[in-house]
Formats: sequence, C-alpha cells, structure tokens
Amino acid sequence: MFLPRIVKRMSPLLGSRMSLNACRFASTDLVRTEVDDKTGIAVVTMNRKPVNSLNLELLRELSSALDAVEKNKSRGMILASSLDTVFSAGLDITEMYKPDQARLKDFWTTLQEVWLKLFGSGFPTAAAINGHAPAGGCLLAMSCEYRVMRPNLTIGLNETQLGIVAPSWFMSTMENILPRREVELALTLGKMFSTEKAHEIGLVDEIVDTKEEALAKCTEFIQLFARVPREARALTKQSFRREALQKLDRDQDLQMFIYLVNQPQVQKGLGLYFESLKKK
Ligand SMILES: CC/C=C/C/C=C\C/C=C\CC/C=C/CC(=O)SCCNC(=O)CCNC(=O)[C@H](O)C(C)(C)COP(=O)(O)OP(=O)(O)OC[C@H]1O[C@@H](n2cnc3c(N)ncnc32)[C@H](O)[C@@H]1OP(=O)(O)O
Repeated sequence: MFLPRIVKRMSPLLGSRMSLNACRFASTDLVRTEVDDKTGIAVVTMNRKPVNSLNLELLRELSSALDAVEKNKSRGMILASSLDTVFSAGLDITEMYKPDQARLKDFWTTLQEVWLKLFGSGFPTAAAINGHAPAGGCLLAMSCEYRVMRPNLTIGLNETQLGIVAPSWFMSTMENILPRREVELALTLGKMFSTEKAHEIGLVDEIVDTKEEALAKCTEFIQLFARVPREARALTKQSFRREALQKLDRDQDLQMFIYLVNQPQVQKGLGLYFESLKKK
C-alpha cells in the first residue's frame, strides 16, 4: 500500500544539486519520490533489491507514485533506480512461474496500469538509466520521453531469448522511438543493446558517466518545456501516443497473458531461465 511520508525540509543528506533545494519526500520502502521545490521536478526512484524486478508490490507503488506526480502538478518526472548497476531487471519471474492465479491477474493489470499512466502521462518524463534495463526495465525507460544512460550497460527487449513473446504494447512503445524495421529485428532477436549501440541507434539520447550527471541531463530535458503551456504540451504528447494507448485492449491482453503464461512449455521455459539466473 502507498503510504506517503511527506516532509518539507532542507536535506544535507542528499548528494548533488538536489541538496541545495528544499525537497518534498513521498516515500515507501520500494519507491522513493522526491520533488525538488526549486525545479518542481519529481524524481521517482525504484528501490527493490537486488535488481528492481517488477513484482506486484513494486508495480503498485510505481502506479501510486505516478498518481502523486500527476496530482502534485509536478513540472515533470525522472525515473531512476537506487541500485548501482541495475535500473530494473524487468518483470519478476517469480510472479509468472507457478503463479497464484488471482495474484497473476492483479500483477498484469497493475503492469498495464503503470504503462498507461507513464506512457500516457501529460507531464514530461525522462529516465536516468543508471543500470541494466532488460525487458520490462526497458519498457519503463522507453515509456519516458528522454533517456540518459551510463556506459557499459545493456538495454533491450530480450523476451524471445527467454522463449516468451513481448506483448504488442511493448513493441509499440519501442516503435515510438525507433523505425519499425529496427524494432522488428530487435524483438525477433531478443536483442540486448550496449549503452553505446543504443545511443547510436537512438534508443538512448545521451550517455553520461554518473547517476548525478544523468539526473542533471534529465532535469535539463524537462526544463526545455518550462515556457511551453502545460496543457498544450500534454495534449500534443498524448496525440502522438494515442494510437498506441488505444490499441491496448486491457481485457483481451489480460486473457492472452494468463493463457500463455499457464502453458506448460512456457512454465518449463520460465523455470529453466529462473534456475539459470540463480546458478550464475
Ligand atoms: C511460444 C509462446 C510464447 C509465450 C508467451 C508467454 C508469455 C507472454 C506473456 C507475457 C510476456 C511477459 C513479458 C515479460 C517481460 C519481462 O520483463 S520478463 C523478465 C526478463 N528479465 C530478464 O531477463 C533479466 C534477468 N536478469 C538479468 O539479466 C540480471 O539479473 C541483471 C543484468 C538484471 C543483473 O545482473 P546481476 O547484477 O549480475 O544480478 P544477478 O543476475 O546475480 O541477479 C541477482 C538476483 O536477482 C534475481 N533476478 C534477476 N532478475 C530477475 C527477475 N527478472 N525476476 C526475478 N528474479 C530475478 C537472480 O535470480 C538473483 O537471485 P539470487 O540472488 O540468486 O537469489
């Protein structure tokens, strides 16, 4: 459950530029939201060790954080990770392997919700990709309008490598950034791009050395819109994204997901993949 703890104070504990400004914090264990009072930009930080895998609870808290950013009328939102080397490992395999059926339904519905809110948000969004971003992690980053990444990491939709299929709205999200042919190739290969390659093809906008620099670049991007009327900007962004958003038939997508995940060969594949991750 989202229980925001909101305080207003000067924070000598925070590093970088955030420390200079009074900040409001709305935090839970899994997601920390800090709004810089000077810029009005919210930094939403995922904090689920060891790899920010997206389980039901993390997704619920992300969903609530997005509601809070919208409600607070923040100038924009930066999505980041508290972990040193991982942005998000994507969907938590344990939610899909030998699942409790009621929870599985909740899990997928909440993922849809997070995507609809993030991809369809009116406020400006940017991802500070300070660690690897496979599959669902890549989806979150791609749902933002701008991506800044540290070097020597990986990002991509690797689902086919796991023997599963990325839903069509994952594909549309990548198609919002890259040419269709490039997307088809990336998805059929289950390609994980290095930071450098992702930058070369335009999946990532900038490469920086540190998380602090990534946050600063994301802030600069969001501040580009400071003088653009908020509503006009929001409607323009949403017009560009409407087709992809409307294509998602939530009920049908849920039924398809439940059916596919419960197939014995998919369960076997997920089990083997999970074991291989553990043995690593
Ligand atoms: C033919 C028909 C087809 C089928 C259709 C079927 C279904 C279709 C429907 C839906 C599609 C579903 C879409 C899914 C999208 C996804 O997001 S799936 C998840 C994909 N994610 C990954 O492949 C990433 C896997 N992880 C990694 O590559 C690495 O962990 C990572 C690079 C992120 C970090 O590396 P490192 O720092 O070295 O950490 P470790 O690898 O050592 O991992 C630490 C512990 O974390 C556990 N873990 C890692 N990833 C996950 C995860 N995604 N879920 C759960 N747990 C994870 C790992 O096992 C380690 O645990 P341990 O410490 O050993 O207990």
